[in-house]
Amino acid sequence: MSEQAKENPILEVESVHVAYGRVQAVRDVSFSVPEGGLIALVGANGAGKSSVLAAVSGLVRPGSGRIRLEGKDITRWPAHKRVGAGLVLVPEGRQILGTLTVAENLRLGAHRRRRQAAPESEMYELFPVLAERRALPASALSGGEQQMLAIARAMIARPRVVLLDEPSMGLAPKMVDEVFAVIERIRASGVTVVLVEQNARRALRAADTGHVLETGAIAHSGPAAHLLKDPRVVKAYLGVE
Ligand SMILES: Nc1ncnc2c1ncn2[C@@H]1O[C@H](COP(=O)(O)OP(=O)(O)OP(=O)(O)O)[C@@H](O)[C@H]1O
Repeated sequence: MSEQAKENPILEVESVHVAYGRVQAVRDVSFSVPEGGLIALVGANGAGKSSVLAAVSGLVRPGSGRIRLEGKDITRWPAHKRVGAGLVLVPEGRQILGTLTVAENLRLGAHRRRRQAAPESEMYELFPVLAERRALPASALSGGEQQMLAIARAMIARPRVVLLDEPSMGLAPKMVDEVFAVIERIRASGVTVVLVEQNARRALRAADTGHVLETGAIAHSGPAAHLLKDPRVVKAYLGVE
């Protein structure tokens, strides 16, 4: 990573708090992501990982704190404006439209950022499994294929930053490998990635930097390679292989 990238983070999250009524889901979370970086947010169920992504993507309004994209304060921007600026979420549970075909789902993704959108054919090169199935209803795809479609639907918008919420959830080990291979390719193409995962070991292996969330707050942060060896992190989140 260049020195310049370190000095100019593409995304900054500063002292963000998120509450749902009385439930304080995110407490004073701060981190920054260098352009082209891949950071992992890991932690137990309910630790607040999805809520951080919801705040960053504009699906929930933080109670306090700031979110900046390329130095611009986007804390009060609506979600669609963030998509327009190149900040795209792939939500947990995929949320593809089952009755629409694979191609139609992709077109929906392109529509969200029409001027910058990639041609569909580019997505079929990146995700060959979708090319073969382009005319099928999305509901006919396997779980792993649906996850690929959800990622492709985000990528067709040519995002600058992609937020991935639990992309490997519920997938067979072979599909988990494929999803992580796709994440590596996205990263190699220069797109910045924020990866939320239950599969902490796998996510930290893919990431440069990791943040471990515990009951809404960051408990450990650092280079992913260090976290993978940190006895506190190993004991609580990684276990024996
Ligand atoms: N819409 C909501 N309304 C009320 N409470 C919520 C809502 N969404 C999340 N929470 C609560 O906020 C806390 C953090 O949840 P969040 O989904 O962000 O955690 P997570 O780390 O992503 O967990 P998971 O992996 O289970 O999604 C939890 O206590 C959860 O029950």
